[in-house]
Amino acid sequence: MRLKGEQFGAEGEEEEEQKLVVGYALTLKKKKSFLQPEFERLACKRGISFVAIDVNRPLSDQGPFDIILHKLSGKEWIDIVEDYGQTHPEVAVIDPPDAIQHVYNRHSMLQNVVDLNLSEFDGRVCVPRQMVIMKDQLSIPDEAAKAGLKLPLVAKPLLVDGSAKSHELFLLYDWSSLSKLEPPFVLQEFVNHGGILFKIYNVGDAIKVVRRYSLPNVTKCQLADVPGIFPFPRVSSAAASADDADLDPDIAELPPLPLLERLSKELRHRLARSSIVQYRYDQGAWDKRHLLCN
Ligand SMILES: Nc1ncnc2c1ncn2[C@@H]1O[C@H](COP(=O)(O)OP(=O)(O)OP(=O)(O)O)[C@@H](O)[C@H]1O
Ligand SMILES: O=P(O)(O)O[C@H]1[C@H](O)[C@H](O)[C@H](OP(=O)(O)O)[C@@H](OP(=O)(O)O)[C@@H]1O
Repeated sequence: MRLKGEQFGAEGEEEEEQKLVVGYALTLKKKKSFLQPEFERLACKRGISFVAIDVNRPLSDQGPFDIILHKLSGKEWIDIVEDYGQTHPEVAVIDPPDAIQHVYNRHSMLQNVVDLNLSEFDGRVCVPRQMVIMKDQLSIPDEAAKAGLKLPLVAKPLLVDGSAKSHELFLLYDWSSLSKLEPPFVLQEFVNHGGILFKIYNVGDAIKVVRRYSLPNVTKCQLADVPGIFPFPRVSSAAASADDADLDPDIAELPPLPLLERLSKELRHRLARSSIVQYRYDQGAWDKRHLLCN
């Protein structure tokens, strides 16, 4: 598709003819973190323009678009995007609503990894043991013990809707702290992993791996001495980059690329969308190459 009219971008830079128009529907916070001016300039040089979608007007009256890029929730918006996708099959919707339902829930989002069989690879890819707490049950410690969960535990909001609240995670050192949490949430075994996490971004065949600082290991005596519950939101965000850190090679060794390529391909196939998966080496595991996705 070609857009008529002026080419725009940095002064005097060669601009490719407009090739793609991306209509975006993002929260203000997401627009600020995603559509950085430098990124928009680079896209423009590549012939890609970003146009804000007015969610208060019919989507079909706007555009024309080649791509719809959105990260809004709510049934009304999802219905609008689904209808638009059906009436405009030539427009790519990122991501298709039915492909992102899995990742709105911290239990279902890992199910695709649990079902994977990558045993032919050197090492294994697993997920931490976890259980979903839907209401304030006094029997949680017994239920958790049956599920093989031991303290310390990580408590995470069950639903992931992009809100700050959905990133409010807690580290639990004792069972009595459970009463301070508001169901529904996921209780996940805390896995020592040397305080370094690998974040793998995958779009199509492209894979990018970054290292991030993470929670430090919890020792047995800490577990005995430290009571209570500790919040730790966004501990491994972009600001916690460990890419240039001088790290113990054992901890910083990147997961084998063939494994990441196969995992990303499998997840892309199952989720029908791009993926961000976080791994870390499980230092308590039988084998250093035991990767955990969380
Ligand atoms: N089971 C676990 N064992 C040890 N550390 C964990 C576990 N689960 C999460 N963490 C730590 O908590 C951090 C955040 O976990 P998670 O990615 O589940 O939450 P999040 O809010 O979605 O994070 P983000 O938005 O950065 O992806 C991880 O980067 C890791 O440092
Ligand atoms: O480590 P990054 O910056 O990639 O972490 C992302 C995170 O993976 C999610 O994409 C967050 O989006 P939401 O789930 O919608 O909150 C990003 O949050 P944002 O507020 O920065 O858009 C994290 O940056």
